[in-house]
Amino acid sequence: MSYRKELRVAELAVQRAALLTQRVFHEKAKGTLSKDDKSPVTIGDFGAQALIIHAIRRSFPTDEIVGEEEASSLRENKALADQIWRLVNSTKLEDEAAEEQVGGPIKSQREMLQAIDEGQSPGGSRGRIWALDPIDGTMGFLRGGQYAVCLALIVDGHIKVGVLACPNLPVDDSTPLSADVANDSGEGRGVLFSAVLGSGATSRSLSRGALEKSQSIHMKDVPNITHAIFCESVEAGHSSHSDQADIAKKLGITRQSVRMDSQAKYGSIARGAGDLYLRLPVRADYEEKIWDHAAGDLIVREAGGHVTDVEGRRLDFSLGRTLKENKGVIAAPKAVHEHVLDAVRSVLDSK
Ligand SMILES: Nc1ncnc2c1ncn2[C@@H]1O[C@H](COP(=O)(O)O)[C@@H](OP(=O)(O)O)[C@H]1O
Ligand SMILES: [Mg+2]
Ligand SMILES: [Mg+2]
Ligand SMILES: [Mg+2]
Repeated sequence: MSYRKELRVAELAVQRAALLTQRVFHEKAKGTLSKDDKSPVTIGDFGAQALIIHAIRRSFPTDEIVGEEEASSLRENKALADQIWRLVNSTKLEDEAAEEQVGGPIKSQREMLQAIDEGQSPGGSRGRIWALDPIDGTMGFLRGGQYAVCLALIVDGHIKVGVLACPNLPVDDSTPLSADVANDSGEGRGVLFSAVLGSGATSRSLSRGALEKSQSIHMKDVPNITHAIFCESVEAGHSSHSDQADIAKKLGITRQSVRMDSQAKYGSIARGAGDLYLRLPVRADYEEKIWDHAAGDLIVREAGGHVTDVEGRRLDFSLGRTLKENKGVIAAPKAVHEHVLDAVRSVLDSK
């Protein structure tokens, strides 16, 4: 199957949602709430989830959706719901045909809240399931750092399509990886990464209008691992900086890691701006969420990479809303992955 229509709808839906998040990114007040697990959610997360689910529903009404957010807190907070509605109602793609392909406008605030709540699928190993992270790296989004709008289609437990918008990454694939983020104008920034299983991975500029022509992306060869550039989360609570530093040392890597939020890490290594992505668990009981990895996993694999957990197992997206059988993430070019994994094992065994 080519998944041509799925890819098109996903790219346009993510592009439109990214336009909404960019507007919020430049506002001081981002309407932040604290969820039950104490993590933040903003009007940008809610608005982007509404727009993307609306687009999926229009084209693929019987598909299931595993989305990170839900609307219960908004039903008790009219002011915030009004604010999100104003954003959603005024975010459109410039290209009329494209706007039509993502279902046109949402009709009412009620419909918007319903859309947000349609991301409650339990996931699983059967049928067509979209994994949606409307803003990945919300902490980065709030800090003025990297973030990503992420969407993937999983069919019978396997990822077929992955799309990532990274509004604050440089457009140019060859820009050296750095922890620097958006300059004030945002000029030269904004990338849309895509992949379809078996068809490779691409990047293009994240435009406002019709989608630009994309180019193929590939992971870089790493002839000498000691020169590898590795990236990791900014948040120390999301992955173990100290284990990651030990692994880098074991590999003979002397360069400082590049810390960035969100699946921008997967996109960055897929296009060869960086080489490795290490995500060592901090807490043994944390289950990674499928929406935090689905799009990035496929994009890296289609660009010539291998993605596993710390024990070398492929990430298993067929078990529900979380990666319950995996611990952590190790993403690297195929040729060096086993070598990196040996270093991971040796550091974890010595603890
Ligand atoms: N203890 C933990 N371990 C690993 N990931 C965690 C975590 N707590 C939260 N996260 C996830 O880390 C994601 C951000 O990843 P990163 O650190 O690479 O930027 C968050 O996504 P959201 O920002 O979409 O909530 C959240 O789902
Ligand atoms: Mg979150
Ligand atoms: Mg996330
Ligand atoms: Mg999120």
